Amino acid sequence: MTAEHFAGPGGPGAVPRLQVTGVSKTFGSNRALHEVSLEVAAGEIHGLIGQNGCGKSTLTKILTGYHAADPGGSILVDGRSLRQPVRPLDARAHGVGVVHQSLGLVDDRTVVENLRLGRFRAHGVARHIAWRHEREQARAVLERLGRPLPLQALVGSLSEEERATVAIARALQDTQDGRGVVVFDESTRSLTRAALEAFYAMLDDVVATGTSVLLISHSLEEVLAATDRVTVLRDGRTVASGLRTADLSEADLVHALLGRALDGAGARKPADPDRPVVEIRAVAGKGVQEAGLDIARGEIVGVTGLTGAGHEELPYLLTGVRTAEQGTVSIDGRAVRLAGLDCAGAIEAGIVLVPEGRERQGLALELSVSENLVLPQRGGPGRRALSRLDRSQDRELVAEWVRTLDIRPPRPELNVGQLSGGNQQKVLLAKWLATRPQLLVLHEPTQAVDVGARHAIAEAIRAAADAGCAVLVAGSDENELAVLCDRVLVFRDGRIAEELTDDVPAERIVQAIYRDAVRRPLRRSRVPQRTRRT
Ligand SMILES: Nc1ncnc2c1ncn2[C@@H]1O[C@H](COP(=O)(O)OP(=O)(O)OP(=O)(O)O)[C@@H](O)[C@H]1O
Repeated sequence: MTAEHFAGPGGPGAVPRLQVTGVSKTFGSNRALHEVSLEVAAGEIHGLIGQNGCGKSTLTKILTGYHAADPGGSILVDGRSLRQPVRPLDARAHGVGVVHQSLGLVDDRTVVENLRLGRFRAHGVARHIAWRHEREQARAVLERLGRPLPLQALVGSLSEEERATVAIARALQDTQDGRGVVVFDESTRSLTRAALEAFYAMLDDVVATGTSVLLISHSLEEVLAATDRVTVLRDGRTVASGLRTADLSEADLVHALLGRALDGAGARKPADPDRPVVEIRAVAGKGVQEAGLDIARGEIVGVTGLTGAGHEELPYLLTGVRTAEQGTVSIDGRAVRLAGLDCAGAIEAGIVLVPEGRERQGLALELSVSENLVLPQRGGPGRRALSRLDRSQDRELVAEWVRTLDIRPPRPELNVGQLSGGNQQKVLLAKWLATRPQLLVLHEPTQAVDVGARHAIAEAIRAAADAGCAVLVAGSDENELAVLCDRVLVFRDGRIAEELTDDVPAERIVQAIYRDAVRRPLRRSRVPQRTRRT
């Protein structure tokens, strides 16, 4: 596909808020960006999409001065050239603000501290922080966004919507009314559906100040609902620029992103109810009361519910990450008591967890892809020396998983920290699938991965089930559950309240989750051309 271009909402002749032209970036022998171009017009929310590892975060990091671009190329903000390599203070002075993945907030700090971190002004010989000044600045930016907040409240105590407000206001400080651009790098990943609605309303408010928005996202539903135009990167190149989202369907975006349509899921062997089951009994602990269920070998069971219903806690109680008050998991008749179980005990029993939040809970970022993949089998530092046969088996195993999950770049010697977010998620999944567990427990397994990789991950989970593993998937994405699961259990108030069997289409899952509540659309109306306050 050749790069396509459409005139932006700013109208012909209007100076774009952000104009990136011919920017490249090379890491060692890996060319992450090839002469990328991107134009964000005045008065718009612009989407940026692409497969895992296509260079979205690298571009953001070049804009903020974290990475230096290769020589050549230019970046203009409101028509003013941003000197390269970009210096962080210069990026701010030009009006480039960034909201990082999962909002990037420090929970045990106050609103004013989170807003002003990295900007504090110190005075006097003792270099005291001028708190009055900091509070004034914080108050001013919240007012600009039209959403005052208690400045001394701890961010961890705020509602999701308020936390999003802090993150957006922090980035907005780097822009002035009528200028600049705020980049959201997969910022909405941890927000619930209810908080998303408020989040999009805030994006409208940002654009109403005259500052534009660049929204990086893997959720095509979000891109269609929230953006005016979209630019698509593939393998580090711009393959479509400034497409009007009103003219596009999800299938169009998939095609632009992958360069092909998605294949349908292949048929799966039905689970064999006569084969021994995994029996989960009377599990109780944080957020869960007396949960019990059976999973046949080869079966994939989903657990879901509204936020706080208990389904998100179950994976951690079953795998020794969180201490359960009571409960057992029996595999082939051998019972494991959950009270007092730790992670090592769970792994020994064949129960493994692919957690949400890979950085904190799942991967050693400073170790290579190979080391991470073989860690559960071989142990960490201090393990016995490996024979030549062991090493060759490890190489085969690593090559197989890199291929199966299309881990990019396919270079097992790279540190996991050098991979893009979505590719890290694939390594995490592969690491535990490679142990050939008896019970595989997953929490939001396709979080942060692109639509193509989601497909590869679903296939790998199905293959594990077909090989005889019992699978439990906890998640909130009804489409993911509908594609993956044979059965779905819906939690309410810490208990399993409903079971959906046979065919479980996404609509049935949504109806069951929201039985007593109202599910609002992701966004009620899109206002393509916004009124500016200036
Ligand atoms: N610090 C680094 N050192 C070496 N290579 C890197 C580094 N950071 C990124 N890369 C490589 O650059 C390429 C682009 O990565 P980037 O994180 O920008 O992708 P992305 O589009 O943001 O992906 P995702 O959607 O998975 O977050 C990848 O091949 C990645 O491995």
